[in-house]
Amino acid sequence: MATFVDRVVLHVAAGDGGHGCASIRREKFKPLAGPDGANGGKGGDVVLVVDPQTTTLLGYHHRPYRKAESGTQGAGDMRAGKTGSDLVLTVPEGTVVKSPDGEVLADLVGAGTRYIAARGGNGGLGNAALSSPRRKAPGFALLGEEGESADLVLELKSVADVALVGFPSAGKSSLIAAMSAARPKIADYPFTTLVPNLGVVQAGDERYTIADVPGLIPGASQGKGLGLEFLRHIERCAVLVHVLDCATLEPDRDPITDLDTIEAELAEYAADLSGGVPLGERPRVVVLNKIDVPEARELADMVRPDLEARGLSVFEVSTASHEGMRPLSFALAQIVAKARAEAPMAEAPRTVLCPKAVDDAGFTVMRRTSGDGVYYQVRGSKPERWVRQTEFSNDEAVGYLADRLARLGVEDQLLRSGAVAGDTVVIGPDEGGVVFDWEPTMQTGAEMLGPRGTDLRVEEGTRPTRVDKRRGYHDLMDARTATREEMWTEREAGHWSDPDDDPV
Ligand SMILES: Nc1nc2c(ncn2[C@@H]2O[C@H](COP(=O)(O)OP(=O)(O)OP(=O)(O)O)[C@@H](O)[C@H]2O)c(=O)[nH]1
Ligand SMILES: [Mg+2]
Repeated sequence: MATFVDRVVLHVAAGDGGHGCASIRREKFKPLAGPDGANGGKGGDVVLVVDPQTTTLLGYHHRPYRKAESGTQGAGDMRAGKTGSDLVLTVPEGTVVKSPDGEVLADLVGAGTRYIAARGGNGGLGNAALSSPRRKAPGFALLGEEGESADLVLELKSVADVALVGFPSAGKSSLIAAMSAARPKIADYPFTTLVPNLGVVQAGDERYTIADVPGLIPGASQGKGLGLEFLRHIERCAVLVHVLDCATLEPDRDPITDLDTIEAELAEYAADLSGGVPLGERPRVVVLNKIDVPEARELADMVRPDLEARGLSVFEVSTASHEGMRPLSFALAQIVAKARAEAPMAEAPRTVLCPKAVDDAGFTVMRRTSGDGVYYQVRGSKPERWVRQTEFSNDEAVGYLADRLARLGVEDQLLRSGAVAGDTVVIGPDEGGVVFDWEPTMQTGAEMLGPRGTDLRVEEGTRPTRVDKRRGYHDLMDARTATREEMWTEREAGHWSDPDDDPV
């Protein structure tokens, strides 16, 4: 039996950015020739792409965790990290992407439509990129950012050409089995079919897909039975086929009443739909099934004129004896071909981008209270990103972060909110944020010390020459002599006490 998975939960993670590199170029006679640490590579994105060759989500059912390649670290000698390649996941036409809360993120129709499900992290800057005239040789680099990750629910609204609808046990699955190579479960109890079955029918030169949905009962559009959950599969079909059971033994059912009941349910359901050809206007075909049973054949012959009077094409078939199957499959092929010809030209592939909150500039500082007392929480995409880029074991990198935060105004805002040195500051969400004991850099006068990351050794001319060294030596000697002379004068003046003297 062909397995057909129409709903999967997919966990995607984009690649992480590679870390930047802190390195100093070495040349002969010039061992400290400036920063040459390159940037890390960007992590790969996870992209969903509609591929006509893909027909099921089964692959994601079996392997629901997917991760794109990470960027590699930058290296010295300006060798940039390698960019991680994107992970392209093919999905069938008609895949709807939802968040776990049921919010529709994208509805993927049309071959080549792309959806960026998770963005790769940016690579960290190397110390070469961080250097500037004010900061000639930073002794640190930025860390690569983590790639985004997301839990997605993928649902397939089959884009079958033909959809079969009917009461439970009308013989829908039997019809698919008789027309195609699909082997769905068939049994004489209602609701045998729990998920839609899909079959491919070859009729002459024409090839089309056919899907059934679990049986519909009165109230299906309100969620009775299994109907509602699966009605989405018929939203996109070109042709609706009513499978009517002519051999049912239930007293209050006959083909015409069944047809009206199902139509009423479809009309109810269709009221909630938007877009596409309205369900009510799509071509319909009526199949009177089980005519191998003599009473059923009689009944079928009886109702046929009524149905035809409504303008419906009627086919009498038996999925058991295969009587009437060929005319049905060719007639459906014809209707499908006509619908395809009328369908609007396939649109050029569209790129659906991952919707993103655009609030890059701002940040907020909140005074919060928890069990242990008061703390200050800083939220904002920039400060949070900067924190993620910081290697906390490197003091210079931490200092650079402090400078960046001060420049953005976070420091001022903290002061204004009443924070004092030693208070707890959390940058980021309550869970996963980075906790600091706040030391205002403004008060320690860090800005007076000159631009951070200036490695004096690299400054041209600051390395002592031989003359400098000699002068230094003389200075030192002079100083020692001076001290010694001073000591002697003091001792003679009696200020300098002898250790042997008893202090009383
Ligand atoms: N005699 C006869 N029985 C049939 C025919 N087609 C289907 N059946 C029987 O009808 C019963 C129901 O068939 P299914 O194909 O499972 O019906 P269904 O519409 O898919 O039912 P659900 O999946 O429960 O909605 C089975 O016992 C079949 O053997 C037919 O042409 N003649
Ligand atoms: Mg069935």
